[in-house]
Amino acid sequence: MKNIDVDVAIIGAGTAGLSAYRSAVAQGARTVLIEGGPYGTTCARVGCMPSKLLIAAADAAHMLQAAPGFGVHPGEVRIDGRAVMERVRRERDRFVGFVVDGVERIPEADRLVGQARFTAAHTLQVGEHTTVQAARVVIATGSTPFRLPQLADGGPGVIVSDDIFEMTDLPQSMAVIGTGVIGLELGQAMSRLGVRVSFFARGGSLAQLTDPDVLHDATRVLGAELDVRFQNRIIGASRDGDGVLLVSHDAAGAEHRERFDYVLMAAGRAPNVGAIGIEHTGLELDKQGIPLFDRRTMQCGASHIFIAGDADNDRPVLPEAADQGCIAGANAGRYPDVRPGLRRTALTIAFTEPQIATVGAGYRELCADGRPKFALGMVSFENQGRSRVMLQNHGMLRVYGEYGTGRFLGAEMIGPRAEHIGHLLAWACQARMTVDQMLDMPFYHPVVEEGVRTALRALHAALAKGAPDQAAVSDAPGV
Ligand SMILES: Cc1cc2nc3c(=O)[nH]c(=O)nc-3n(C[C@H](O)[C@H](O)[C@H](O)COP(=O)(O)OP(=O)(O)OC[C@H]3O[C@@H](n4cnc5c(N)ncnc54)[C@H](O)[C@@H]3O)c2cc1C
Ligand SMILES: NC(=O)c1ccc[n+]([C@@H]2O[C@H](COP(=O)([O-])OP(=O)(O)OC[C@H]3O[C@@H](n4cnc5c(N)ncnc54)[C@H](O)[C@@H]3O)[C@@H](O)[C@H]2O)c1
Repeated sequence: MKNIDVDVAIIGAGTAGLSAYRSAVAQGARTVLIEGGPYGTTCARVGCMPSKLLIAAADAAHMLQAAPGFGVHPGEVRIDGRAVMERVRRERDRFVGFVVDGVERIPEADRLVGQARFTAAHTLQVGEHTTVQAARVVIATGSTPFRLPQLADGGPGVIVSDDIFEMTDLPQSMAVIGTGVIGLELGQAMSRLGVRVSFFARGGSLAQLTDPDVLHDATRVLGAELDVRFQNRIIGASRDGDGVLLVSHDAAGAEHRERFDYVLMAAGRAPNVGAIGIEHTGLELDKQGIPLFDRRTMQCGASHIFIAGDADNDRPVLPEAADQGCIAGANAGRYPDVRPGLRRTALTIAFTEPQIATVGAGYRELCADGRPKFALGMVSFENQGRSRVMLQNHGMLRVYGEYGTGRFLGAEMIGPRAEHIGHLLAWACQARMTVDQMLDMPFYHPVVEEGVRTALRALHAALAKGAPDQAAVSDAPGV
């Protein structure tokens, strides 16, 4: 058994861990980065990048299918599933290659391979080969998909998102369990590529939406294209040849038995904190077993342990993993001089079509007990000029503002260009702009952003009334 002594040990070489490593080293700390799985990060190997590659292929297919709406007839659309998946894997491997090159530039003495677990608050056991004595530790272990116990007997056709990107061809059919971001992004892409896809939702939620009006519109818009079954219960699964026989109960309690080539479990992800010997750290844990931590410093209690990325379950998206890793690594490096780092305005984007975005404080958060009432403005994209020009006139945006100060608080939307509108609104939110200040900004013509202006004008009017009117505000189309 090898023994090493370091200032900082980082568990996990994903986005958060790599960012923490760079920040700890910049503080002059002798740092070791421990990885138990393949290098390359979840984002590049099985997350953001391969999923967007699949979606890009689906977008191409959809554009051809939508072309006749403009009077353009591209002829028969043929989707070569092998070629689609080959490009997804080839480009994915390229992205992973860049990450692995970066890891290989880290001095070998700073890298350890093996599963790490705490055996004491300052001691980590790595595999069966090394003991690390660490003055400080950063937990950056990521997350793993939930596996539904009801599907345990379904055989190899029951898969998680990681498995999609190893497929060499498109399947004929797929059931998607869960209508969160992963289920919707991957399921819609498969559907647009000609796969028969059915979504099974246990409740009525879609992606990250909490605003009931936007959720209602999203249900209508996505429901018009996709087979989404809400209020369903998954009862069990069994192997059926190469596929899976899925048993479910619908909203009325009736039993359904259907065969699919694959059943994709997209029912959420759990932070990887269960098998790292967290009980030996003495840290106070929440109900999910995640250490309590300060989200400005990423410090767990007043301890020498820091946490970052999906492992802490606070905004499990890539930009947050990078930011949190940076804060955790810098603080671990200069401990006990622990400082608050930059936490940005919350922003999420689901790359469905139409896209779904949330910015700043969401509707549910603003409705929480004890919060002051807020004003609302909205726009529907159904008649919004540029959206209609592009045949992308679906969805709606709701924006929220603070009475008294007139400050812009946040937004939720499904609609065209949501990835860009989300950024625009998030920047305004982080700059603490008022709705008046936002309306003073330039808006070109004809652009989807004119729809944003319509919603902001409605919000401005609601704020001017000064009354706690929470009803949706309708407004004229932004032509
Ligand atoms: C299908 C999919 C699509 C996504 N799309 C997007 C998107 O479009 N945009 C976006 O912002 N986010 C997206 N995400 C989320 C994003 O990928 C994650 O938030 C981000 O990758 C988390 O980074 P991380 O460093 O916390 O975890 P990871 O990159 O998973 O790193 C954790 C590392 O820790 C290692 N590890 C775990 N336990 C141990 C141990 N005991 N010892 C040693 N090593 C260990 C793991 O092997 C892993 O390498 C997506 C996720 C998925 C699954
Ligand atoms: N574009 C992006 O930024 C992006 C893309 C993919 C993933 N992600 C990240 O990955 C995280 C995980 O994504 P996810 O979609 O797995 O989780 P999620 O929490 O977004 O959604 C899980 C869904 O599964 C449903 N569900 C849970 N248990 C169920 C059951 N027993 N039966 C049926 N449905 C059930 C939930 O109601 C919910 O709709 C997201 O929170 C997000 O942060 C981000």
